[in-house]
Amino acid sequence: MMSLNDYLPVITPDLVLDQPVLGSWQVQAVSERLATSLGRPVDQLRGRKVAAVFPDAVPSLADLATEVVEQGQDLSGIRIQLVPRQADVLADLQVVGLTDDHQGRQVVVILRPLGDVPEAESFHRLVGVSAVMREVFRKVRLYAASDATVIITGETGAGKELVAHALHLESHRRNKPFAALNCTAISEQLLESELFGHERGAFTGAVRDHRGYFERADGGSLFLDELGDMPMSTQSKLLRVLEDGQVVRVGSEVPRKVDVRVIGATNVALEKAVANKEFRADLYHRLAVLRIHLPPLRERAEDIPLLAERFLAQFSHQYGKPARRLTFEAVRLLQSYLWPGNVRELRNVIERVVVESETEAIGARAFAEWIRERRQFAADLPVARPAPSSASPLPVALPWSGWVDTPPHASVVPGARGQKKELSEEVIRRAYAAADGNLSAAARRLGIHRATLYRHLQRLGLKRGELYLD
Ligand SMILES: Nc1ncnc2c1ncn2[C@@H]1O[C@H](COP(=O)(O)OP(=O)(O)OP(=O)(O)O)[C@@H](O)[C@H]1O
Repeated sequence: MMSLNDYLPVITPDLVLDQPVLGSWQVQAVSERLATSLGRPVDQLRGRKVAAVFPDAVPSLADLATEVVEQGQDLSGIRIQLVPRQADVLADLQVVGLTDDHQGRQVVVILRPLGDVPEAESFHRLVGVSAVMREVFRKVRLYAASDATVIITGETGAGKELVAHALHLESHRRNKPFAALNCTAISEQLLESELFGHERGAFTGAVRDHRGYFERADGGSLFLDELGDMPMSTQSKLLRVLEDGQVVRVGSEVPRKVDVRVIGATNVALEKAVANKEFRADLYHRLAVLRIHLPPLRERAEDIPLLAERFLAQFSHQYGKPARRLTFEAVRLLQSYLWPGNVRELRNVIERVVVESETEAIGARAFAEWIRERRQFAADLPVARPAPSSASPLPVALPWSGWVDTPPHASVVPGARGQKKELSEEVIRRAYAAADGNLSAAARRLGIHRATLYRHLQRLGLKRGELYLD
């Protein structure tokens, strides 16, 4: 049997603030957690004016609540000091709607510690807090100790080159060169001369001796991108270099010793290429000693807020603009999009909105346009699920899910009050998979209570054991 607690919201907001018509903001509800940290019983705080409870808050909580209501836009990640001499915290404020008498306004506040930056936030230049990215970081550390070749798989723009670079920086080769060569879109002859070098006169146009990437990366690491596109004959030569540790420049017969760790990347399944006889099986076995798979961005929505923050800061700085921030809804929209171009696409869209932005807060609308354009551009691209500002709130992982889960009111976005979510089977399956089969965690990801998730399962005729995606 379920206990009463099972029916309570997944997490209570720290504060619910009320503003009666023409009145000042008051504390309608406060979490135990906040009351304890203030050293005051909940009863002493409830019903009191915000300005009296937090007289020294900087910026003023009442001002922030007014701003949220007047702008009609949520605020997220506002750095605030609630009590003098206490550490700053980050506040997310959301408009809930009208007070019970339908006259005043209500806002919820969720607080999270500033130091709540998960350990694995940044690894060299890689940002990621999701379990899958932590696993990538773990493998990079593990594999960095060896000299064996590594294959990094993942869709375009997922960050394969950054991972390769991180591998290099973690290894004993870090003070030696890191060279990167894309094996696509250059002719076989050029590719071979880039890889192995050539001697003067080796072919028309070879007017001087040329050191290839293997020689240039000597002592360091060589990253070969789009390995699957390498012509078969070049593959044979690459295999020989890997086996002998020697390169022979095109047009020469003199072998030169090289000490290079090769890191390959592919966005096509090499196994398939081997089966189709487009990739040499012996090279495949030689290369794929160690493998790191980078999942697409849509499978790690928890990383999106951090990545977005990183790119916002970077481009605001680059374009000499004051710091920009995303509204809560914008972040949710970004988390709902399927990102066919992965992190690269996210980076590009953030650059564009920073350039176009005239206000400090960037809202969901700025991104909606991008997503619409992409759909027009390629009809078969994955499309965004409906934006949170539209009728149905987004059933996707919420930002900052590492610490604060969705508040019970998160589904109550302006204009959507009282509307019920009808989660699709796919969304539920995704959440279940992302939560590693833990139903409570899946419910939290979806921003609903576990009991509600059970209801959805019943509605869809799904059993727990059938939830994993094929
Ligand atoms: N986890 C991450 N943290 C920060 N930036 C990232 C991350 N992943 C990717 N990027 C950025 O996204 C862009 C694309 O990354 P990268 O070039 O490494 O992808 P890729 O998988 O090698 O792409 P391709 O297959 O098209 O060569 C780069 O600007 C990179 O800095």
